Amino acid sequence: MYILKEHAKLYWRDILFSIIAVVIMAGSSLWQPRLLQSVMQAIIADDQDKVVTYGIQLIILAIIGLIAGVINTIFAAKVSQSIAADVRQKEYQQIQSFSFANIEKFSTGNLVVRMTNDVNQVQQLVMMILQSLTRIPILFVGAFILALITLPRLWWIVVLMVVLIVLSSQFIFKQMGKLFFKIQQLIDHTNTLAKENLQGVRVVKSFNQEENETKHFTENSDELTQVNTIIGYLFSLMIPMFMLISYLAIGATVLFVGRDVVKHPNDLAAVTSFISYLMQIFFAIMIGGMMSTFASRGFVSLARIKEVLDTKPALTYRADAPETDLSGDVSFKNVSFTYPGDDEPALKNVSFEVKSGEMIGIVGATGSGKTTLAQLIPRLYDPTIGEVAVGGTDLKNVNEKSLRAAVSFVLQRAILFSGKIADNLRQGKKNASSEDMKRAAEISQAAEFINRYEDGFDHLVEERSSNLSGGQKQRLSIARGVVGTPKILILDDATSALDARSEKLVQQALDKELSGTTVFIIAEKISSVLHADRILVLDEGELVSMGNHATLLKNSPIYREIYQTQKAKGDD
Ligand SMILES: Nc1ncnc2c1ncn2[C@@H]1O[C@H](COP(=O)(O)OP(=O)(O)OP(=O)(O)O)[C@@H](O)[C@H]1O
Repeated sequence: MYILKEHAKLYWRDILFSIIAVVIMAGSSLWQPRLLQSVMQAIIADDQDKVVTYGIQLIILAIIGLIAGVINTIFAAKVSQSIAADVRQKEYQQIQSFSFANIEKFSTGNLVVRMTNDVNQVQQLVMMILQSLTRIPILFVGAFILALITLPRLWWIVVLMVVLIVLSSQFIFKQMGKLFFKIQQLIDHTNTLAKENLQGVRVVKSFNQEENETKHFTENSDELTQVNTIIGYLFSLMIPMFMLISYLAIGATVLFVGRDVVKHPNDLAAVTSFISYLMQIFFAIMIGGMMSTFASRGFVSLARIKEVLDTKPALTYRADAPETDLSGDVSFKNVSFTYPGDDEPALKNVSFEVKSGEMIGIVGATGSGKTTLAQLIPRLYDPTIGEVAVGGTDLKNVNEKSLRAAVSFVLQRAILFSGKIADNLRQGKKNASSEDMKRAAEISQAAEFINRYEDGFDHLVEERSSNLSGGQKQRLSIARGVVGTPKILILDDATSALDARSEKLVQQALDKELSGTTVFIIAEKISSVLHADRILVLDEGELVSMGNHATLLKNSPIYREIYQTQKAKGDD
């Protein structure tokens, strides 16, 4: 709730207008039956002048109520949209500050739902609070008091009706509240399923998994339908039940007024007004109950958003760390790392030092910890034990901007953004000139296909880079990595989709053009790192050997084994 309070402060004027309008609207609804009673009395007394006067007052009151209603809706919509936009932005900003560990904890699909569906729920909640939740208590209390004033001797009908409706609605709304919570969970799951399926559509199709995926999705969707249907049943049960209670109350009123009409002739004019108040009480309880059920859905969303906003980034940078020009030296001192939630460490007591400008290969079997080691250099995670330093500074004391400027990480999976090729490259260097981009494209061997486009670097990368081949994506991804001439470049299996010739050309160009840059090349194939100054050999998270190709062939049985196996398979 504090999120709402915090944002509501900014819009207090609009909120005030909306509340004043709501009070006027409720007041007008409450006064109408009183006027109606006066009209009835005038009709019974055959006083035409009064009938006209009260009739006109009735119309004016209705118009005032209508105008107040419109004003309330305008301000409530303005406040709810503004608060939703603020919350969305704040959430987005917070997610940007998240580390990998934070994002993995929530999952991307879940974060998307929290930023879209949950924010919409909060928007509706604010709208509801400013419209119904303020009006309903005024209507209920007002109609209750006025009903008692109108026909005091029938107080017991009012009380009995309220008790019956409150008891039955409490039961139904409690059931609904639980179901709404379940719906939220199911929507989350449905979104994650749809997202995974659409993102992996090629895998789904190539492995003929459409049927399985559809079955899985349908099961979830069916459950969602089932829960929605139960809510529908509850609604369909609730409305007639409430109607029955209110009609019984009306019936009892007519019966008791009719029976004593001779004793209390004035009650004849009051009966319409009394019934109107009964109906207002009835609607206030019913709409109030329904709204609070919907509101509970909004509060669930609010809690989910709060969870995101309250999550401390797993990794923070020191605000007082000065911005410096970091060199390409890298050192690992007794580094061990365990992924959050894992029992086994992915890296065990790894130590090594690399000097600026060295080219370092990292090899090892699948799952041996190569990517994990590389991820510690740009500080995507902090080591669990030990210290990683770049340019001689422990990463825990480094300035974030300086680190980002020094290290460039080209990921195993090339991810590009929709927009121009140039926009993608400028993510590597904000103000990259066309010369910078040309040079980067030459190094990454992307120039050969970019030059074929009439619009060159202005050529559009479509959504999910669907108009580029795997190799083209990797080349652009490498170009983005080298465009800013980083001090440290990490290529995580980044040339796997390139043919042997292109891979060799990329490495030669890196050697020549980025001779001052420390380059880490993670590779499955030893042939990709043969020419590296040194090669780190990882085995089950341990750094088992380090040296150049010739030394390792001589001294490292694991390296020799990998090399010979690959040679036998003809990987070279
Ligand atoms: N995000 C993660 N959460 C939990 N465990 C992880 C995560 N990423 C990797 N691991 C585990 O850490 C270990 C090392 O993984 P890593 O990706 O570093 O290996 P790798 O040598 O790069 O493998 P590959 O050559 O297949 O890319 C593996 O056991 C893997 O299952």
